[in-house]
Amino acid sequence: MGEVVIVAIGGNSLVRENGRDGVDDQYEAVCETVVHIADMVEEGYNVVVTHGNGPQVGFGLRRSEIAEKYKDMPPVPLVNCVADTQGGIGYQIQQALMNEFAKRAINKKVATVITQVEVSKEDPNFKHPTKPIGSFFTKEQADKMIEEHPEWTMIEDSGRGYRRVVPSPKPIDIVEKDVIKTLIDNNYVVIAVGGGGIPVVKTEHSTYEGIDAVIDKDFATSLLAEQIKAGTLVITTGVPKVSINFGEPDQKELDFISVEELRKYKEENHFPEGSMLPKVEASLNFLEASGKRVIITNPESLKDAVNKKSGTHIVKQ
Ligand SMILES: Nc1ncnc2c1ncn2[C@@H]1O[C@H](COP(=O)(O)OP(=O)(O)O)[C@@H](O)[C@H]1O
Ligand SMILES: NC(=O)OP(=O)(O)O
Repeated sequence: MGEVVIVAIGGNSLVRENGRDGVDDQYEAVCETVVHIADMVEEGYNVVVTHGNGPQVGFGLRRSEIAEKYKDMPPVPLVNCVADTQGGIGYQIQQALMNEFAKRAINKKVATVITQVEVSKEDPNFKHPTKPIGSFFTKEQADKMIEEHPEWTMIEDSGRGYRRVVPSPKPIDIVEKDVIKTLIDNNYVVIAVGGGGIPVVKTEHSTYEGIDAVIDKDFATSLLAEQIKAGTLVITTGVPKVSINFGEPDQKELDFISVEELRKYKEENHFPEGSMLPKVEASLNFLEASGKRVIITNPESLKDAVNKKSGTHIVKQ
């Protein structure tokens, strides 16, 4: 069996029109992304797919809030909005991959696993929201939104505009890890931990219950990679490479870098919270645990990146 490679698809990379995209537009973006995943499968990699949901879970929560405002419908809790995005995006990736495999006569089955991810109720991140969700707003729009919704917290997101943020506890355990491993061992391309996984806490009776939050999919993906012993973690996002001095005149893209160098750049604050920082921290966690290499790139560079011709590669010395 080929090397197990986990590929994380960024939620923003599936949205182009800042909240104006329809379901069909997202499916189109999914179809473009799966072409590159199928290329990797054709090359013999044993691929596991995870995905984000930052924009989508924000759209879902907003729909629920607007419906509630007009007293039409009871609200959908955030944890259920996460579950909805996991099913909705998972369905699109699953169908697009199956169709792409059929077109190329690739002998692989596909399954999406509804994945719960355990977090701690005591996680300090519940008191300090950092996970950007939903649309991007201008400063004027953001000020107006805060006036209308004083309970919201909004932040500036990497020079792209203002976004609402929600709590993002750190993942402790992937509840369905054994099911995921069994499917991988049985020739399935598995789609798992969608949207970072559905956040759950363990009760004193050892049962699980959902909790309102959005787990960062990069942290959940790196934990899954560790738990199923994947060698390579690939994080796809909106840029082909990670940069230092991002957005500045002296911006510099990184090609091959060591764990030590990446840690140094992180300490020098080159990576903003809520966008590039979680990817960098998730990469460091994975490499410091069991991982061999991490690649950060955009979906269209996937095939070149795994063949070391593109992307940012973080390697152990
Ligand atoms: N140092 C950096 N290097 C590259 N991109 C950066 C950096 N800092 C911020 N970014 C921005 O962060 C984005 C990735 O974060 P985000 O869009 O939130 O992730 P996701 O693709 O998982 O949804 C990139 O597309 C880029 O616009
Ligand atoms: N849940 C999550 O991390 O989503 P994004 O990758 O879309 O930010």
